[in-house]
Amino acid sequence: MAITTATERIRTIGGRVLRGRVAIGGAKNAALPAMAAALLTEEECVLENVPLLEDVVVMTELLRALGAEVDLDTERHRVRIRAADIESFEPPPELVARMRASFLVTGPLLARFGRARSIPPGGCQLGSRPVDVDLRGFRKFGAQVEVTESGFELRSGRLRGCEIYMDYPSHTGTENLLMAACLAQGTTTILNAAAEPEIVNLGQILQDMGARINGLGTSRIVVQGVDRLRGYRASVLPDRLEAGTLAIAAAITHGEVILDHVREADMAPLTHKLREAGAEVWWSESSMLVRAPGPLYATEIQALPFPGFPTDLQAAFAVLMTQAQGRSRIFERVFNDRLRYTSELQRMGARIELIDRQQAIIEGPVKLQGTAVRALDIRSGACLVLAGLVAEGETIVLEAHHLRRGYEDLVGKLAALGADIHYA
Ligand SMILES: CC(=O)N[C@H]1[C@@H](OP(=O)(O)OP(=O)(O)OC[C@H]2O[C@@H](n3ccc(=O)[nH]c3=O)[C@H](O)[C@@H]2O)O[C@H](CO)[C@@H](O)[C@@H]1O
Ligand SMILES: C=C(OP(=O)(O)O)C(=O)O
Repeated sequence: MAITTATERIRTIGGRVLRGRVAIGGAKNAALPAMAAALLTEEECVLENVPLLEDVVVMTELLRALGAEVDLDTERHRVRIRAADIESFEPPPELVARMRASFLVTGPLLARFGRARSIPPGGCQLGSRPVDVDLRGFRKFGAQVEVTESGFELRSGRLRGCEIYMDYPSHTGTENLLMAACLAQGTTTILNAAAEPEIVNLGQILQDMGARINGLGTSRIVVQGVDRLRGYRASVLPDRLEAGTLAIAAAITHGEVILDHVREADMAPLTHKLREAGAEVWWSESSMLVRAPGPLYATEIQALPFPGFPTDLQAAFAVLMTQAQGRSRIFERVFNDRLRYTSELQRMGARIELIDRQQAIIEGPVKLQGTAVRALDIRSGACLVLAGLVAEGETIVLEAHHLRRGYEDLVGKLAALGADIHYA
């Protein structure tokens, strides 16, 4: 698997009803921190259920550039990492610029080797995305943090356990500080921590490595530092965002789809909103059935940290709102510029009024019209693909390479459920 740079397009002819069964893969946002955590030990770490995504390839190359041995087995969806001999403490800027999770190597490097250097991380352009929470936390641990022209220079002796109050429950910030705390001397308490399932997954992997952590999944995480960590053998949790995208696809096409390998608790925010909008959701162990035989109704979503509605499904849910009867409302409370995709939906005929950069009103139902639209990032790309499923005629999603960062074969999975969709 190589990193793609070519501009790709996805073509869809709308109007097909999705039916069938699909297996959900491992979560990108859980696989990436788990890979970074391998830097905390010289022992081998083995991660299963790894999704084959561009971001996973980027993390593979980034860890190799630091000196780790990394074997990504694409047949088995498995990665083996051994970070015995680290040669560099500076991940290559061109890789750091590609995704937010690249910054997750700084916490482990600082905790184990006492040094790290990085440019600010890249990722989807969703408004302001600082790493202040991480830097303030590193300083609390006793590290020297120098902000240079190109980025950040971090140095420390052994980190000292401390109490950290996070001004915002940053997702990757919590992960970075949690990993660092595992090797700090003494007790660290992280207050106002984020509680996303991917963070809990990381915490459980760290526990498997010998870390002593309490309070995972709550806003108060307490870590008793240890002198060393061992390797792990773990599995990536199912991707609630892939599952959510396909669940919304089933609802808007008035189809009936079973999603296998999904965790009910992780899907609760979406399940509530789908039901409120008139879709049916049934659970049987780790399978989720979604069907929408009748009309869809207007609803409101507020994107918030977990267990709030996931911001990464906000754009996909907007497509459902275009198909729902009445006036729906979106309030994006996590990022300050994550509604830019609405202008692409408007080009397809969606009736959307932007109140400001974080609020939109959507009137439905509207028959969307296929046309050429542009993916701006991973989730806006998925949103436009979904819009194409219900649009009249042909939709071409330009710059569809963004989707490969976060979805393993979304096009193939939708086609297997009956969509008329292919790469062009
Ligand atoms: C790789 C990964 O896991 N990415 C996810 C992660 O991004 P990410 O970790 O970037 O999300 P954060 O929780 O850090 O950011 C959310 C909000 O917090 C603010 N903030 C963040 C850090 C900081 O120091 N100060 C501050 O104010 C940001 O400006 C933003 O408005 O969580 C997001 C929210 O669930 C998801 O959309 C991303 O898919
Ligand atoms: C925002 C995302 O990724 P990143 O944090 O890398 O930009 C995402 O997965 O939707």
